[in-house]
Formats: sequence, structure tokens, C-alpha cells
Amino acid sequence: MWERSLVLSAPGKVILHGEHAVVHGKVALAVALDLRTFLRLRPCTEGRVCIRLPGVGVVRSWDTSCLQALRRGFAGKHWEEEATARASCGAVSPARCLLPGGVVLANTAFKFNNSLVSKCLNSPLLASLADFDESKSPSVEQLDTLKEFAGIAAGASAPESLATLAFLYMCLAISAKYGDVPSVDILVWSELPTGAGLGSSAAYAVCLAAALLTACGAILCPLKEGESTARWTEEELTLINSWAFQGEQVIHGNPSGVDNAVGTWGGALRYQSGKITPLKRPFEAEEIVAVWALGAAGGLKERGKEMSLVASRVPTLRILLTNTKVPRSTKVLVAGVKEKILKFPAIMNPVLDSIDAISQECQSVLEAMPANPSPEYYPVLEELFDINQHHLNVIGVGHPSLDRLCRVTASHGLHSKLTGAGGGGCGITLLRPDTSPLAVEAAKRDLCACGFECWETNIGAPGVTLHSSSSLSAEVLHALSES
Ligand SMILES: Nc1ncnc2c1ncn2[C@@H]1O[C@H](COP(=O)(O)OP(=O)(O)OP(=O)(O)O)[C@@H](O)[C@H]1O
Ligand SMILES: C[C@@](O)(CCO)CC(=O)[O-]
Ligand SMILES: [Mg+2]
Repeated sequence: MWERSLVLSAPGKVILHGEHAVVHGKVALAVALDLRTFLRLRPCTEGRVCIRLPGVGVVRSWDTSCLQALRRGFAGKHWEEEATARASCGAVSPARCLLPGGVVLANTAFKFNNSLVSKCLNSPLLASLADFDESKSPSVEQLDTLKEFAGIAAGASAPESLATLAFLYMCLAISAKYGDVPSVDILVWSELPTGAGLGSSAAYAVCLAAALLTACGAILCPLKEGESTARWTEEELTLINSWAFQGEQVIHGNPSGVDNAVGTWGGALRYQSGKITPLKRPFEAEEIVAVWALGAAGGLKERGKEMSLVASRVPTLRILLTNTKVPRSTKVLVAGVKEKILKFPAIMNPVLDSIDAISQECQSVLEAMPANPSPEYYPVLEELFDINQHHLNVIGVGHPSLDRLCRVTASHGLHSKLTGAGGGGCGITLLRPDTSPLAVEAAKRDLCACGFECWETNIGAPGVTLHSSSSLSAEVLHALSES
């Protein structure tokens, strides 16, 4: 039985260069954003698993016995006993109990008899779920089965459907490997805009992975009495990251893994084909100020303190972040790029190579920058933003709202590119150390006049973290106290 209450969080991210190309094995440079997703885990009524996701309007709960039976039944073992167990789990009939929500697999009218048992044992969908493992991708059959289980329509891609599916997949897969998820109530609340290019899906998946692995006992809870925050060991973070990647796969289809890596480790990193390298200066233990056209969110009381460690070593890169508020889906955009590459390989592959070269060039410039960079470094960084933005348009992930964002900032002498999957969502604008506050204010005013949103925040934030209640701001405590 799970007896503790835990709160943990994971940051969103900004990709400086390499989005989309990174899905095809190229380099990406990404930094953690000081906007976080928070998850509260607490004991639930015995025998239930509950999930509340106010950001996407989901409140669902399932009997643990039904989840256990579903998961063990998928393995094809002791099927009859499992079906009986499910029949006693409170549903109106054995058939309904097999698939809570009254959904019947493959539109077959199930009856609790031998033919049902053999039908289930022989079902390729069910057999496929015996295959849960963090090193294997969720299969189409597994996801189809879980959609039916949760009453989600086959082609559904709405935020609530994907969020529910990712939870169910991770819950069953982690249980299959490490033992049953106990009776818990999970609430997820985020400071991040959903689907705007700031890694909301990865922050959600990282939080779920950390919470479910902790609840199953696969990793320890490192927060000691009297501590305000704690992080897991490198080995445990590696496990969290690999399970978060599974969740991202459910939501994205074909993620590179860069977003969950930043959500897990935080800071600033270079990512290529699963290889994660922390970036050296100016990111390493230095503050990066992002001025973002939306207003600072202060999720952590300790945020100032955590960042001051960083801030004591010379602030450098300043970035303006703007949310066009145009909705889009990373899954759809990533699939579109793949289609274009397949259609025009000789045209698209050189573009991806060029984006790779931009990331590498940017990394060299950043690592060569002194702690207090003089303006002479900026023309190169600005030009790299401009070239990459053109490339991202070429591969089909631009949007008129992003073109407008770039034009508006250019009229103030500033250089911008989209960040994340594009197609709307957010853009980033590089600010020089000598960009005057008046110029930033004027640019923000013009961006807001386009209907875009503006905030200011920091980047280079810590990765997945456990919190004591006393370390949380009133806003987060309030959001997490909703039940
Ligand atoms: N707070 C949340 N609670 C539950 N689900 C969430 C939450 N935030 C994001 N999601 C899930 O992630 C999906 C959005 O993921 P998507 O990858 O399209 O955008 P993003 O991660 O914000 O942007 P990008 O991938 O470009 O950084 C939503 O549809 C939802 O399923
Ligand atoms: C578009 C993409 O490159 C970044 C999304 O933040 C997708 C991915 O890397 O998984
Ligand atoms: Mg995403």
C-alpha cells in the first residue's frame, strides 16, 4: 500500500537549434526552461488508481484489480483466474469487467465461458501486451488495445486522449516490469502551455515516469525529512529518462528523445541519437535569461535560490520567447517532415545536414564565448537563427504567425526562429547584451499587438526534482490542492 504524498516536477525546454533534424540523427542544442510541470502522488482509496489532468480536462480512475488482470491477462498466464478476478472487481458482468467502460474487443460480444478464454488467449492484440519493456517501442497493437480499454476512438489525437493513453501505457508497462502500481491518486498541473513547442509532452512523461517508478519501488524516494528538494542518482535518472521516452512515443509517434532528456537532466545540452552531452560555457552553471513575451511564472519558492547559484557566474545569453498561440501537434509535424524527406530525399537531406552544421557551429561559438561576452559574438549567432528559420520553412514546419513574429522582431533589429516543432507555437528571439530595455519593451508591445503572448523567465533550470510542500509557491500549492 502506498502511504506517502509526493510532489515532483520537470521543466519544459527551448530548442536553440536542431529541432526536426534531431529526429533524423542530427545534433540539437536544447536548454531547460524555468516553467515546470508538477505532479502530486498520494494514496488513493484502496483498490483504485486515479488520474487528474486539469490541463487537458481528464479525470479518470480504474480498479487496480482490473488493471492488474488486464496486464497479467495480456501475458496469457492464468487467464481463467484472472477473468474470475476481474469478474469480482465490481463491474456489472464478467464481460464488462474484462474491458472496463463496457468496451468489447474487436466488436465481439464476450461471454464468460471457455470460448471467451480461448478468444482472449488467442488475441494477437492481447498477446502483444506481454511485450512491455522500456527498450521496446509501444506497438500499434498495444496502443489499439489500450484505446479500446479506455474507450478512446481509434484515430483520436486530442490532447486528453493522448495524455490518457500515455498514462495507461506507462502504468501497465512499468507494472509489468517492476510490480503493480499501488492504489494512488495522481494529479498533474503545468505552468507550460500545452502543445506550444516548449516540451509540455516531455515534462508530463518525465513526471509520470518518475512518479510511477517511485510508486512501484523501482527507484527510491531521495527526499529526506527536512530537505526542501532532492534529485535522483544518475542511474535512476537514466531509468526515468528511458521510460519518459516511452510516454513521448505514445504522444509523438517518433520522438528523438531530446525533450525528455532535457526534462530529466535539465541545464543545457547537446543531443544526438540518444547521446546526451552537457553544454560547456556559457550554459554550464551560468544564468541564461529568457525574456518571454508572457510574464514570469513562479512555481518554486526556491527558484531564485536555485538560479542564484547559477547567476553568481555571470549572466550571458538573453532570449525573448514569444507564443503565437497557434495550436499544432508535434506528432503531425514530425510525420510531415518524414513524408517530405521520403518524397524529396536529394533535396531535403542536404537541408538536414545544413541544420546539423548550424547546431555544431552554434555550439562552438557558445563554448568559446567568455563569461561576459562582448557584442562581437552575436552577429554569428543571429545569422545562424536566420538561416535555420529559413531551413525550417523549407522542411515545412513554418507558419504565417511565425513569419510575422520574425518580421516584427526584425523591425526592431532582432533575430528570431521558431522553437520546438513549429507550425505555430513559440518562437525565440536573441537579445544582445547591449539590447536596450526600451527596444525589448517596444518589440514586446508589437508582438502583443499581433495577439501573441509575452512572459519573462529563466532557462538552464534543474531537471526532474522532488519537492517538500514548503518549497512550493502558493500558486503551485493551490493548483495541487484541487481534488
Ligand atoms: N499538463 C499536461 N497534462 C496532461 N497531458 C499533457 C500536459 N501537457 C502536455 N500534455 C500532452 O502532450 C500533448 C502535447 O504534446 P506536443 O508534443 O504536441 O506539444 P509540446 O510538447 O508542448 O511541444 P514540442 O513537442 O514541440 O516541444 C498534449 O496533447 C497532451 O496529450
Ligand atoms: C520537433 C522535435 O525535434 C522537437 C520537439 O520539441 C521532435 C523531437 O525531437 O522529438
Ligand atoms: Mg512534445
